[in-house]
Amino acid sequence: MATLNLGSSIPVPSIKELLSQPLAAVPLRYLRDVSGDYPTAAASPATLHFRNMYDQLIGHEVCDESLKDMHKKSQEFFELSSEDKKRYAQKPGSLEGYGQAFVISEDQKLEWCDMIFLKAIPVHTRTLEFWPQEQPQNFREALHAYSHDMRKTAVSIIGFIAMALGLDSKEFREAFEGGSYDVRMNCYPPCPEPERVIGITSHADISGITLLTDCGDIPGLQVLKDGQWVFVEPITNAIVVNIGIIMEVVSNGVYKAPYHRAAVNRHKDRFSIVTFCYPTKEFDIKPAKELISSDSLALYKSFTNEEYFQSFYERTKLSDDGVPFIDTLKI
Ligand SMILES: O=C(O)CCC(=O)C(=O)O
Ligand SMILES: [Fe+2]
Repeated sequence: MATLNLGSSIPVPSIKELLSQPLAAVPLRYLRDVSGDYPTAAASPATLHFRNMYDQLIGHEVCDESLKDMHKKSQEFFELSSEDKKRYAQKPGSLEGYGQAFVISEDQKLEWCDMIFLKAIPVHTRTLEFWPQEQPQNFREALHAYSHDMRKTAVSIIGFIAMALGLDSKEFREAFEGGSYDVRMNCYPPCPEPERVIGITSHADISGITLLTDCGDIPGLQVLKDGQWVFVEPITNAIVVNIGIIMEVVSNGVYKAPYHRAAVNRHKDRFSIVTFCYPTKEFDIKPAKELISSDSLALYKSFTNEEYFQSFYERTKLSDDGVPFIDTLKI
């Protein structure tokens, strides 16, 4: 796939930096009407069909130690000094590294979240200059192991999803076995006015599926269910499985990519680790042919892998029309 020009994410202060000074009030750039934080058209309660797309997986094959190790390393990273973290700051033209995603204008509202985003699999796509080294000790080893654990989990879930849809499970497993895995570690520091800011604004993931682990027991993740934001209560060592837009398209809408967001709290840091799981670049993003017939027409357009991502990034850079990305994929 050709390299996409993602433009630059404009550097903004980290939340931890903001909080290192006494904060008289939350700066205006973070304040918003959180109750109105819905995507427009697609999320009207009438058109939402929540089908348990945000399930928590327990009894998975990933050992608790591996999860705990990565949680610890991620937390230690955010606890480094600003100077140390900035060694891994995002650079123009890349979304990888430490910072905030998709800050494209000086007046854009900001999220109450510090994050580091890293491509982890395939191994040759890693940009090691953004991978913390020395401190936290063994961060790279932990992320290597964690991302492979997430791939194993994703492949097995995708196999079950394909089976449930009556599709070729082997083909799907192979597509995700050879696919890409991007990891985003989030830190949501406490906020004096949590009800007036948002950790991550409402969105549906563009992945095939997303696997999220909470590094503690502090609720923050919310999913839109019947027009209401509902907290997904963390369960120790569970993996939250979220359907992404790719699987919504491939399943021709049988599975829906749910809108979700992250709320913040007044008292404690919350940490989460999110793995976005994608199929191989050869995998087209289109309703599976087995699901299409004269009685069941395709509801989504067909894209090559490259067209799909191009269209997402173009919209992110250029468009502020409030139309959710998924709606632009529908026929
Ligand atoms: O941290 C969370 O609870 C949500 C994160 C998320 O949705 C994302 O990074 O895409
Ligand atoms: Fe997400």
